[in-house]
Amino acid sequence: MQTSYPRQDIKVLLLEGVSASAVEVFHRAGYSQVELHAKSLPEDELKARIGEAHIIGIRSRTQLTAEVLAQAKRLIAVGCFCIGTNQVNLGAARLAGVPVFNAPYSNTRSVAELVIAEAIMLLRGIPQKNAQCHRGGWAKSANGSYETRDKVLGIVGYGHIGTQVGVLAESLGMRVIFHDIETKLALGNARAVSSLDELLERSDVVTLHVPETPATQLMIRAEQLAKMHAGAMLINASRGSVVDIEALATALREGKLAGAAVDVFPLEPKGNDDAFVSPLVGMDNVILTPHIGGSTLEAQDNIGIEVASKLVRYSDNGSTLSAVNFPEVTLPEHPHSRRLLHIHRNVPGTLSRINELFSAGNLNIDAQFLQTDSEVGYVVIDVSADEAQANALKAQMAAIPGTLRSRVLY
Ligand SMILES: NC(=O)c1ccc[n+]([C@@H]2O[C@H](COP(=O)([O-])OP(=O)(O)OC[C@H]3O[C@@H](n4cnc5c(N)ncnc54)[C@H](O)[C@@H]3O)[C@@H](O)[C@H]2O)c1
Ligand SMILES: O=C(O)[C@H](O)COP(=O)(O)O
Repeated sequence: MQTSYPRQDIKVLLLEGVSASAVEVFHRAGYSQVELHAKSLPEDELKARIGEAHIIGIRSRTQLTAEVLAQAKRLIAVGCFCIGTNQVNLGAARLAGVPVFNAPYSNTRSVAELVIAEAIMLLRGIPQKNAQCHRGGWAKSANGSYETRDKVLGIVGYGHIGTQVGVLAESLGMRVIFHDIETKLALGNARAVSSLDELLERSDVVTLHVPETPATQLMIRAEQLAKMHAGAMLINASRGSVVDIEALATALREGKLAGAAVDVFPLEPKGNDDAFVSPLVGMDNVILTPHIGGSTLEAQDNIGIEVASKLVRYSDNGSTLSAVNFPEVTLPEHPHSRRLLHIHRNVPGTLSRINELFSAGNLNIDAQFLQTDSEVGYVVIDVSADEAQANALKAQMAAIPGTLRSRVLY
């Protein structure tokens, strides 16, 4: 379908080393202006560059705050080429009429595999033994080394990643317990516990798989670490904001915890050339990884395809299916119609105002789909009209009070 705004004029800006598979998807769909950056951009540059972009693709590092989004005058959509979307002010994007898409499952398995590997390494005391050998030491001993079999793995956040971790852990013979704010179907022999405290008290290894939300902010502090039993271990591959890192360093230094594996940090370097600073640096019993839980070639390749395809579908036909901040609308194409999009504040009467414009122009609506959430309404309308009529309608719709965006797609 020929789009009203030519695809070759749409500027796609991809940051943070988004996979080349995404570029391929855009190119194949006719989007030739795709710019790929290996790093996130400093805020000033980001504000300048987002002003030119129609589509922006980021990973977990780039902060799309309300101030940054306010510069994004041409932006039609955001792609988070990862699971987490906490780095985007989703409300501000919604009120700017900009849907945000992500890849909710494509790196799940990669994170789960890393966590299982870390649980095995921590239970065997490998981080310390590895560090000693590197220094020319030799500490052959079974002290502090355990099998995973029969150990209790406590999973906080039993969602996509948490459940995968649980399934893999059970295949090793671990006993799995979990805590979640939602009622969840327990897979295999996993058991829900009644509270976070109970989970902390009972687990040999605690692994965190919650999103960043106000409720998960510093969810694990000194008080929670004190509830874990002596010699237990903590794995955090969720978000750096979930754990009080100073309290964790203290618990490790004092021997309360036997080890930890940490992939995410309150402050992460912007790119690979920047220095990494953390109170955990230099601790032999800690596995430190640079936020690579989801960084496998398989995951990045799949994420590139998944998110780029969602962005192309939205840009080409207006489908917001699986957007994380927007009413979900998808309509089959009606080949002989023109398609108009209207995004508005959800105030009563907007749809009837739109429909009045169509009846006043004596134009037949071939299909129409409206979805609303508490703040925003999104309607896709297929109409039998010529190009001039469609453009006139778009201008009239744009004048309706509360309009956030209106477009003629084709
Ligand atoms: N290290 C990495 O590279 C990496 C990769 C992927 C995802 N992540 C992080 O992992 C998080 C989890 O991913 P997922 O795909 O499993 O998400 P998910 O949404 O499928 O699961 C999250 C679970 O946490 C639960 N939860 C939310 N708030 C909670 C609370 N206060 N207490 C207990 N449970 C709570 C939810 O109900 C849900 O079941 C992501 O949000 C992302 O931040 C990190
Ligand atoms: O949210 C995610 O998927 C992870 O934190 C991975 O983020 P990344 O793409 O920046 O590695």
